[in-house]
Amino acid sequence: MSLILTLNAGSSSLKFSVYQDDAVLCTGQVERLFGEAALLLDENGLRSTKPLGPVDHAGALAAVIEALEPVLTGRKVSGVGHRIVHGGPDRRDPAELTEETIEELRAYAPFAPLHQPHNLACVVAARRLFPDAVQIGCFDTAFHRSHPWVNDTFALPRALYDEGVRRYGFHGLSYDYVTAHLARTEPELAKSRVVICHLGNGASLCAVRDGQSVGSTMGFSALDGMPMGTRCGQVDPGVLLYLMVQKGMSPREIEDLLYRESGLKGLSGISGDMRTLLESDAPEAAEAIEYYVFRLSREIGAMAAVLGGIDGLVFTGGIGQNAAPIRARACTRLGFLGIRLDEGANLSGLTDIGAGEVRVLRLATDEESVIAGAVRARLEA
Ligand SMILES: Nc1ncnc2c1ncn2[C@@H]1O[C@H](COP(=O)(O)OP(=O)(O)O)[C@@H](O)[C@H]1O
Ligand SMILES: CC(=O)OP(=O)(O)O
Ligand SMILES: [Mg+2]
Repeated sequence: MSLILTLNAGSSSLKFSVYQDDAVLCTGQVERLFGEAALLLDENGLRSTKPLGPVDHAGALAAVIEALEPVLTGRKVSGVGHRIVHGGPDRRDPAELTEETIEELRAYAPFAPLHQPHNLACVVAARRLFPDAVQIGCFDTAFHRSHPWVNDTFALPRALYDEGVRRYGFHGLSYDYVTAHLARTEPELAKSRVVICHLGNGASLCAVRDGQSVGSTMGFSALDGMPMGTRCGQVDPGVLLYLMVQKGMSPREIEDLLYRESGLKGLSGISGDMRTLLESDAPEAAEAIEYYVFRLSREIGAMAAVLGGIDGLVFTGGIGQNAAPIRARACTRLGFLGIRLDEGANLSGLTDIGAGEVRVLRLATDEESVIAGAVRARLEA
């Protein structure tokens, strides 16, 4: 009996699944990395939670491998699929992760420091643990390679574009899943103008027409666009000059500030975790949430403009799927676009939560199924 394992290292989580053919044998994640991390495991419908303390990605990977031991022992793992956040300017398809490819992908680590090193650490560990399995990388950036040039470039001298300073866009595996899901379940909507909001610890929005990405809020790095758990989102580049020149901050200090100390964490001074902020009575938590929903409605408007209108709005990712008040507050400003929520449906956690002209959907993303599909295709080729 041969199996496929998927590993998806996000900025606050390590998600995994084990498949036998098309069936999920077990799935789960280590969530709240660096904080009160816990291993959540779902095996044959039986759910368990194991507190781990403040582990990092390496600690999470060790815990996942240990938890999977009883599932994998005595069975052959034929393929391991990995989420790789940055694939560079040309990758449109999944790729086999050879020694050479891994080295090439390391060059993108500076543009996704919260992800790429951890994605590649998973690859190195999996190659060691499952030396006979094929290792396949699936790239967050691949879905966006259909961007038109205007969404791909910045207004900088052209030579920088030519050397790769572009808006790559991320969360592509999630957008891939959502668009394929819509094509199956809502074929008319799938052909029209849809804005997908992937709101996890990282967050981005994607403008999709007929299943293709035509715009996204994330950019050259996984910093641009929406404010995130600990990342700033869009800022005036003049702020970076100020930090460097006036305040004498080093590149490393600025990287730390923008990636690890900003966003919801920086604004609230409490946490980058949306659940914690929604539970907090502190005015700073409320202000951080106010900024988040303000920027969310602004970015939905921007993506609707990219599409020349909007027929569907999809919320997904840990926050998009689970935080009803965030969805509700972002939508209150968007009545002018025909977006209105059915408050009861939104609160009850239904899928179809719109009450206006624009369809509004709440979906659980499934990046793992996209990764497993790519591994299966490679094994059957
Ligand atoms: N029930 C919930 N209500 C509000 N926010 C939630 C809920 N469940 C998860 N979240 C938030 O989702 C975010 C994590 O999203 P996720 O997509 O799992 O992260 P990652 O970007 O690491 O993949 C965290 O901010 C977390 O607080
Ligand atoms: C690209 C990105 O920010 O991913 P995640 O939301 O999983 O951290
Ligand atoms: Mg994620």
